Amino acid sequence: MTRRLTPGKQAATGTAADGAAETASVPAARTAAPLPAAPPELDYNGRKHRRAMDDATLWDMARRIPMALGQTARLAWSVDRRMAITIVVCQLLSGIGTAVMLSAVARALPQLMVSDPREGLAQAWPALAAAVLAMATGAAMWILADWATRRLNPKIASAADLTLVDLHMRAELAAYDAEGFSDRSQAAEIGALRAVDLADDAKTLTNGLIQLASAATVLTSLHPLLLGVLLLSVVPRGLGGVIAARIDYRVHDRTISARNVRGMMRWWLTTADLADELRANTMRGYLHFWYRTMCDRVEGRELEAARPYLLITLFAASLGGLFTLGMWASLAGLVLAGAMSTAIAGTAVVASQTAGRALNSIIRYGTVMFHHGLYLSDYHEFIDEVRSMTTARGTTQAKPPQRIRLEGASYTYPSKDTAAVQPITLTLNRGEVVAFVGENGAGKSTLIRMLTGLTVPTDGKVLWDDTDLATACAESVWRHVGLVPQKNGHWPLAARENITLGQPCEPGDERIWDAADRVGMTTALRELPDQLDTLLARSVWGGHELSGGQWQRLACARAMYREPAVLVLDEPTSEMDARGEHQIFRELRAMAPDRITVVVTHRLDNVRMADRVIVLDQGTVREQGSFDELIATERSLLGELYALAQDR
Ligand SMILES: Nc1ncnc2c1ncn2[C@@H]1O[C@H](COP(=O)(O)OP(=O)(O)OP(=O)(O)O)[C@@H](O)[C@H]1O
Repeated sequence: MTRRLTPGKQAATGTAADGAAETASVPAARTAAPLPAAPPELDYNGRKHRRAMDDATLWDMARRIPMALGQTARLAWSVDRRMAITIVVCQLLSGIGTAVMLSAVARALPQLMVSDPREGLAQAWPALAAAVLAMATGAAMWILADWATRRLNPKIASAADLTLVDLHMRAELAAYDAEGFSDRSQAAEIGALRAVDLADDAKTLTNGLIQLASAATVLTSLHPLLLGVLLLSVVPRGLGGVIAARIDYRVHDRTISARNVRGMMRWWLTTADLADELRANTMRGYLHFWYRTMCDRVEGRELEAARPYLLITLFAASLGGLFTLGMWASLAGLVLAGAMSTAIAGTAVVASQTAGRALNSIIRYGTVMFHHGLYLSDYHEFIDEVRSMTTARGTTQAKPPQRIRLEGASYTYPSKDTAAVQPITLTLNRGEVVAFVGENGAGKSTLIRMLTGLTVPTDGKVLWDDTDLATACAESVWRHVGLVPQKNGHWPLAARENITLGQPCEPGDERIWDAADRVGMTTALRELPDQLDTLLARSVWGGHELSGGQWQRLACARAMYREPAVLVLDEPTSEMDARGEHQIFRELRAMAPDRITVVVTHRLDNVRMADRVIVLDQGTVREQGSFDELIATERSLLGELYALAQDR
């Protein structure tokens, strides 16, 4: 099981760590003071191919290089065919350039080795000119391929990133609840980040392969034995590179959960949103300790891998060096035995130098591509997984409903055994304001998600008139919804966009000011430096910040601006002052005739304005009726909760 941190532990240990951090300027985790318990180990177990990785042979792993090259080629082809073709053509021409150059050198050397250098030069100059021309062509092709790669790389990176972000936004909400989702998402993100260098590394690797093939062809034509010896020097270094990459990936694999949770925590520790709470409640000490522990954990695992990494690289390099020595010895032996002329041996030296350089880049970039291949497979697996979980439910276009009906609808979260909402049968009618009431965890938000088609019931049906939401096009359903969720977005956009977000552009600002007026934000927005154009993002230069209640008013304005057929507000006024709250509920009543309005609130006085109150208890409808009826009913849950609210 993936273990999660328990907030209780943090709170309990906060004081000790605070002391440690406050009394010394050195980081808490490195003092001798008693330290709180370390955060639990997190295990990245959401991976499907982890076992496959562990069982993979070196051959399986080496196969990933062509796979990664194939994936890169497909990506490149999909973003810019012209540049992809340019790179391939340049690579081939550069390889041909090398072969021509080596053959020309092979032709020129025996001619140069005559006793009269003038005569030698006179004979060899056409071959030498061909060699120079071939080298220049190869270099020009390399530069052209480089230019094409620079154009391709950012496009590949953006395409990979866009795909990932878009799929997240289109995934069924249940996908987020799947075990290990955020770990897999993080691994895929690393894959997408690697896409920045993909084409460049693939180009260098293929160039190395083409150069090696050219050199090997020339070497074989000189003497077949030379090719065998050359290949022997390739194998150990290649294998060493693959094993070293595997070690690296294992470290990545073992630290991914710690890095993931550390990344999340980093946001919490550095965001201005939580800066007050963190300081005033003296949380810094423990949180510093926690963060330091996670850093140490990641660092420790990376350091553990350093020794085997060094050993394997040293071993492979020594073996490769020995074989290269063997090649020089074979050349010397062939010349001494009279089986090869000194001129041919000289050409072999030039060819082997070219092959050696090509080999180095193959090993270096083969390892890099192998690495990319591992991360890319994380990326592609995640993409496939989320693609199968996007909200593609059906093609029926939902219309603004006169009636929403739940027929035995229930919902069980993927990670839970018991249903958050038990089978419920219920009808909501247009023109009605319905309030959902109940204690924490009673299932109100879960029910709202089903009513609005955000989730499909795990059992039973939700019908908008005669349309079953399970088979309706989700976007067509949401077009008629206006939702103010418990946690709403403080979008780092202009004030105007914070109201119109999700709606098509319209000329003029009248409706925007109208929505602002409904929630009592006109004055506040008019006082902003650029009114509706003011950027609402404190962290950005020139940005402006709103108060908590003002953000909530803006979220209500956003939902009202949509003039939806189904208006749903989950604790819409929890941060508002009495005036704001009064205004919102008055507006809801005024807007009610044209829509189905659902309000969730713990402030029971607000419930009076509803036509019907539905009281939920442990996922079931415990009672429903008007506020006055339910309050008057003996031993009603609403009556009990209301009495508690009054008892101060
Ligand atoms: N994403 C989730 N994964 C698993 N369980 C969840 C998830 N969201 C909610 N639950 C569980 O479902 C139950 C109902 O939660 P829900 O959020 O619907 O309650 P609620 O009535 O809206 O509570 P509150 O008044 O606190 O907002 C709770 O037991 C909660 O722990």
